[in-house]
Order: sequence, then structure tokens, then C-alpha cells
Amino acid sequence: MTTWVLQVACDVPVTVSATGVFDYAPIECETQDCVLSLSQPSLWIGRAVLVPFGKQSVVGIVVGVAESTDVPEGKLKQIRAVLPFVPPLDDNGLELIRFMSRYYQRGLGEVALPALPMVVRNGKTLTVEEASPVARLSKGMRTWQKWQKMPRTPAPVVMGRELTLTAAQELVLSSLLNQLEDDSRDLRPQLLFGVTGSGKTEIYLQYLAQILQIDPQAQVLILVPEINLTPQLAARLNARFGAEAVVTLHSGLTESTRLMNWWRASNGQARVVLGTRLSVLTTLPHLRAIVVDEEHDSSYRQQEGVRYSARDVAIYRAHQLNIPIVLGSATPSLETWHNAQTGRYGLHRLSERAVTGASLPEVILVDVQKTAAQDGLSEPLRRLMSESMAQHNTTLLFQNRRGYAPVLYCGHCGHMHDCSNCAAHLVYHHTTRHLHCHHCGVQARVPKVCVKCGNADMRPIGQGTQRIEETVARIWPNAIVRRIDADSTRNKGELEHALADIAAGVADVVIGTQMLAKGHDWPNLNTVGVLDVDSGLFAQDYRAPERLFALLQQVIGRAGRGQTAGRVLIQTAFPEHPMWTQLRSHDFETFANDELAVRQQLGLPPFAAHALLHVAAPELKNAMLFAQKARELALALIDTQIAFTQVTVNAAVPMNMMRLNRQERAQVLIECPSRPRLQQFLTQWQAALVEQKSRLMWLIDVDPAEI
Ligand SMILES: Nc1ncnc2c1ncn2[C@@H]1O[C@H](COP(=O)(O)OP(=O)(O)OP(=O)(O)O)[C@@H](O)[C@H]1O
Ligand SMILES: [Zn+2]
Repeated sequence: MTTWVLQVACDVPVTVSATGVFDYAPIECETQDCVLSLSQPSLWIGRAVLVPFGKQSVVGIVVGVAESTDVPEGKLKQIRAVLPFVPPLDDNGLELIRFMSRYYQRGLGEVALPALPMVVRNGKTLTVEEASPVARLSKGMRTWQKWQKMPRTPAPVVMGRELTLTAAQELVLSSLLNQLEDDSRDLRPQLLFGVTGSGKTEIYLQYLAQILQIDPQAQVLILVPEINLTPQLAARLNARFGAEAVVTLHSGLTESTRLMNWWRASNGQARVVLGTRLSVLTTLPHLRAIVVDEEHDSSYRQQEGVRYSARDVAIYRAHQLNIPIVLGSATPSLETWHNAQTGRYGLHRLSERAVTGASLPEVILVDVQKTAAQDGLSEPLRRLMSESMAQHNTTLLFQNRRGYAPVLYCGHCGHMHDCSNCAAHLVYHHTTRHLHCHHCGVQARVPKVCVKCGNADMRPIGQGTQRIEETVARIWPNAIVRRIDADSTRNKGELEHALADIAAGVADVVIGTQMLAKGHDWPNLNTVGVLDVDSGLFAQDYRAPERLFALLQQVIGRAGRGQTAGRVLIQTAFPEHPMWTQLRSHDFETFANDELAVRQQLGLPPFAAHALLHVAAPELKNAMLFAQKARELALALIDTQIAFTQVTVNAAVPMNMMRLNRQERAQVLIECPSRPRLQQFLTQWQAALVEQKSRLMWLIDVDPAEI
């Protein structure tokens, strides 16, 4: 019997175990890839292991070793096997997951394991050899086996042709590079605040090229909100650095490609890693720089499982490794903007577009109270569209709602068809002739008569992308139209095809949701119509103006990126709303500074830190009871500990969207001007909540995206 134990982090929720770390006895393990013996406990730390857990085997990470355990003698289980092909987490990797676990109030395993590809962390795809306690991937992994035999040396980087930088780009690049010089080494995060189309991407590439050239092992990480939406970037990276050196990591990859790319990245073989939020946790042994493109984008926020911000984790990781990080955006998040204003981050500006002759588009408002938007399209917009088509340019219609119509309404009794699982209207989809719930996914056939009064006068009310598509086809029967939304791009290859067509200038009209706001560069696009965004002007959430402004400025920024001047037409019933003034003059700074002043006055983030307790139960009464109990526990903590006097506990209330997926939801908002204090408080509060042993679903969301 050994005299020491392994502390293994497993992916279990905090409600099951506050730390998520369990003790196991080690076993001798000797393979080609790693020799782990009982006499050298420290070598085990950071290793992936397969352990018995209840009735199954699960993959965990060894986060420590100890001389003793609380597990009674005879009850301590042995690990089943080691996963030698998973590169061990080094001290920095372990510290990173410890940070996330502390910051987001989650178990170590919950944080660490999702970074591994599904096939690796899923115990079912592993086989353990009888003779030696080693777990290997079992099925269908032939290419993987081939890869494993390949050399693990860093791939050479080929330096492709670069664009000649404009004077403004040159200035930014040299100031970014200067900051890496030893005597002025400034590793604060650097914000690249450049208007849409100002050529931020080219700066990232030339900047990273320098870093890759200095060090023949160096790896760089580029985070993007969504890779599928911007295939141009992956192609550009391959062309610039050589396909051999570049890997992508995102959820759209097949499992085997994902596995291979992860493996190449985590062994230090791949030099340039282009990934979405999850890739921020990938082991990268020679990571030397990080770029976060479109740093404001809400896709960086993981909203399921562990709720974290990949951008914030990237900033922490850069800080920890003492490496540079560049955040880029035309519409930085207010947190980032605030940090750039106060000097915590460096700030670099690009105020002109990069392409000679291209400028920011003219923005025109159409008052739809005066000029009705017939079937969603006002007369002035129709005129611009016809003109644009005649000149063989592309028009983009931004309608941020998929489906045909957001409501199916009975013209007789006024009944609206709602989802029975959620507090939401069902959306009418013409293509499937079904009503869909966009929250829980439920679908129902369109009733022939009103379910309430039996009348057949059923009317779709309002506009969705499908209905706009129908209208465009009716007015311009010969127009080539591409619709980009979650429905039109569900099948494999559809999105790529549509994007390629648009990039080639084939489409006369592009209709779509916010998917169109992300980083697309289509020189042929000169006209943008913004339809139906008024509801966003009056949304409740304090972040709503920030989100709407960023979204619209990004959409506006798609126009006029080539030689033809761009123009944007916004249809609104509230032309006097102050947000339009700043959008029309492309004045993000004034908007951001005004908005920050309001936040400061109200003590809202970034001037305070927030955490939100979410509770869900089949009945609201029970969710509220738990939320109220949680609030009492919070108040008791504050009463007994002087350190927590700055913490404010708000009332337990039903959530804005109270019912979702058959669950009624309640929340308690916690506010505190000091982040470290809030963290201390949350740790104790969460422990008290776990002790309640409630069977309800609950979780603490740190820096919640919405309240
Ligand atoms: N130095 C340059 N010379 C010529 N063209 C350039 C140069 N730099 C960038 N471009 C071109 O300008 C266009 C816009 O560049 P890019 O897409 O990088 O802008 P961006 O700042 O990332 O914009 P957005 O924030 O809207 O995504 C691209 O077509 C790019 O090829
Ligand atoms: Zn629903």
C-alpha cells in the first residue's frame, strides 16, 4: 500500500462537491510516453487519469498529491489508468484553472476538463489495456494514430506576402512592437480601437509574424467569436503562415479533426492557433502572444456549464505568462474602454478605413411613423435597393429575428400563440409551416383555426427574415437573394456556400440576423437597411444600449468597405432617440463616455462587480423560496463579518424571462464595489447554499451578461 494519495479534479457540479477534487490511490504506470512511479509523487501532478466514479469511469486531472486522506481505510479507490497522450498541465496551467475556479466559483474539474476534446474526456471512448494501466483512444482514430507517430517538433512557419501598411497601420504596429522591447517592456493589455474596415487584421498578422520569427518555437493564439462566420480569416492565416503551422479549434470541427488540432496545439507543434472561446484553455507550451479579435463580442461569454468570459481568462493568462495581449474592436466593451481610459490598458487608434478611397458610410434615418415600412421595407429603402441592384452592388438587410413572423395572432379574439414551456410567443416559420419556440426549441404544427375561439382568421404579425425574403422576391423577382440565419444555415456547407457567394459579389440582396454583424469584409456591399430594431432602444437591461450600439455600429460598418461609397438606412419610429446621433456620426467614444458616466453614477459595472444567483424550479413558489432563503443566508453572512459590509444583497425576484423550458426562474443580485471582497463573499455564500442540500437547480453567475 502506498503512503500517499492523488487529488483528482473531476467534472462534477459544485452542488455535488464544493471542490470537485477526490482522493485516489496511485498505481505503477510505465509507458513509452510517461513513466509514473509510486516513488515520485510530484511527477503525477497535472496528469489526466481515468478514475472510478460511482458506477462509471471518468477522466480527471491530478491537481495535487497528499500524504494522507480523510477517506476511511479500505474505502480509498485506485485510479484505473493514466492517459499518457494528454500533455500534462504545467504549473501555469494548474494556476490558470485555480484562478478560474476561484473567480467563477466552480470546481477545478468543471473548469479544467471541458478544455479537452470530447473523445478524450469521455471515458467511453477509452480502452484500458489489461497488462498496463494505460488508457488509449479506442475507436475510429486511425488518422490520430498516424499523427501520434509524427514528430512533435514545432512546425516551421512560412512567411507569406504581407500588405503594405498604411501610415496609420504602420504607426500602430510599431508602437505595439516597441512595447516588446526590453527596456520599455509594457505588458499591459493593448486595445486596438480601430473603426470598421480600418485593417486591424493585417496589424495582428504582421505583429504575430514578428513574434513567430523571433522565437522558432513560439506559439500564438488568436481568439475570434465564431470561426464559421468568418472563413476568410482562417484562409488568410493559412496563406500567411503556411497551413502546416496553423490549426483551428472550434465546435464546428469533426471530433477527429478537433482531436488532432488540439493535440498539435497542446504538444507545441502548431504555431498559430485560431480558436473560439473554449480554446483559451488549451495547453500551449510555447504561448508567446494572444490576440482577441472583436473583444466586445458576447460569444466570448460561455453561458452554459461554467459561465466565464474567454476574453477575461485570456487577459489573465497573458498576465500570468508575462506575454503580450492585444484586444481589437471597433466597438470595445465598456469594461475594456474604461480600462483604456484609465491607463490600465494601452490604447491605439485607427480612425480611417484601410482601403484607399473607402470611408465610413453615410447613415440616414427614415421615420416609419411618417413613411410607413410596407411589409418591412420603406419607400426610401426600396429606392436605394433598386439603385444598388442596377449598379450591381449588394444590399444587406439586417432583420434581427429569424422565422417568418414573431407572433401568430387571431384576428377575431386576439389570442396569441405562446410556448407552453416558456414565457414567449411562438414564432411562425413559413418554410416548415410550424410554430417554433426560439427559447426551448419546441415545434408545433400551425393550427388551422385559433385554439381559443375556433376562428380561422389567423394572422402572422411582424417581420422575420423569411418574410423579408418573401417581400424582396415579390418586389424584385430577378434578384439573387441570400438569407443568413440559424435556419438557413443549419445543414452542413450551407453557410460556407452562402458566404462564398456573397464574398464573390453574386448576391444582390443579403438578408440576415446578427450573424451578419461579425467581421465580414465584402467590398461589393454598399447599401445597408436596418429594420425593426426599435424594441432594443427601450430594453430593461442596463447593458442593452451598449449591446445595441455595438451591434448597429458593426452592421453599419459592413457598408462601403470597397471603392463604392456606402450608405445605411435605419428605419425607426423614434428618430429623436439620442443613440442615433452618435451612430450617425460613428462616434463610439462619445457614446461610451456618456454611458460610462451613467454607470458610474448608478454604481454599475465596471464601477462595481456583480454576481447573480439563478434558481430554477418547476414552480415559481419553490424557486422564490430558495432564492429568499439564499438571500437570508447572504444577509446573515454580512451581519457577522465586517469584511462584507460593502456587499449589497438585492431582493429575490422572478427573472425577466420568468419561465424557460418548463422551469420557473428566480434570481438574487449581489453587488459590491470591490471584486476581491465579492469573491470572498461568494465562496462563503456558496458553501452555505450547498449545505442546504436543495434539489433545485441553482448556480452563481459571476459578471452576469444580463440582469
Ligand atoms: N494596408 C492595406 N492596404 C490595402 N488594403 C488593406 C490594408 N489593410 C487592410 N486592408 C483591407 O481593408 C479591408 C478591411 O480590413 P479588415 O477586415 O482587417 O478590417 P477590420 O479593421 O478588421 O474591420 P472590422 O472591425 O469591420 O472587422 C480588407 O479588405 C483588407 O484586405
Ligand atoms: Zn419554449
